[in-house]
Amino acid sequence: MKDKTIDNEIVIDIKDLKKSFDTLKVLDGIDLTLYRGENVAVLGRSGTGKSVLIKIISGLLKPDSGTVKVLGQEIDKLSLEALQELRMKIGFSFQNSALYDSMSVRANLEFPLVRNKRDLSKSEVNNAIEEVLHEVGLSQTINQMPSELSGGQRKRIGIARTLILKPEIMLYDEPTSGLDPITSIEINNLIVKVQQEYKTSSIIITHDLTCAKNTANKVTMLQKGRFSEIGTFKEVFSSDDESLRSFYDYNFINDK
Ligand SMILES: Nc1ncnc2c1ncn2[C@@H]1O[C@H](COP(=O)(O)OP(=O)(O)OP(=O)(O)O)[C@@H](O)[C@H]1O
Repeated sequence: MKDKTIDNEIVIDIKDLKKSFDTLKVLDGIDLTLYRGENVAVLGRSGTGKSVLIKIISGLLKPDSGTVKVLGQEIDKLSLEALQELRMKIGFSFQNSALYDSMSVRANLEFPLVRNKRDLSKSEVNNAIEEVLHEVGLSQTINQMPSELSGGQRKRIGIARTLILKPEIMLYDEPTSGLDPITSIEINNLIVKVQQEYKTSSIIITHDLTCAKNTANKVTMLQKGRFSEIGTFKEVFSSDDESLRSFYDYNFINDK
């Protein structure tokens, strides 16, 4: 999460984004600018619309109004083909890791590569698998099945499977949910390592303040369809805003 990795090229640009489901206003005027090399954490309580935001950024849901540009392209104006091409540049880390349980770790990593980059030789595929496994510190698991891995290891393999396509943007949906504090720290460290070594820009959706504090250059909180101020962890949580304060206090962080 070093600021010196950030440059001034905008990779995600969201302006006045609104999205409702029937009478439920979920996003009610969201603005966000994500720069290349930057990590932004979006905090928020359950049901505030964090997943809806990720789905709109990745083109799975259409906004009602506003603009969402990803790598310079307005996402809801793209043809299916162009959207698929753009999605190749975005890595998703899902809450449940989304590994194929019937495939070994090697096969899980090979699958996206072979499907998306058909011209790679066998040795290039093997090298790519070994490289990402090494990056996530799990080289020894190559022949194991997902069911033999811990929750934290599954999460890391999920991240490795995304990294193998060398994404420019990473979208992390609750990267530490369901993990113990020590394993959560390992995942937070991996998110920062990915940012530094792969020069990714990331949006990290979380309700874990420690995760936001340790992985993100900037944080914001989604509440009632809008973002609070976007700033450093310290700036945002020094605010007098009552709901920010209570979210902070509830998370029992004492070393602001
Ligand atoms: N496709 C949909 N149709 C109707 N309502 C939806 C749809 N998707 C999300 N919602 C509603 O939008 C609101 C926000 O949902 P969302 O999944 O984005 O919350 P979240 O902040 O990600 O919550 P959590 O932290 O629990 O995952 C919820 O009230 C949800 O029921």
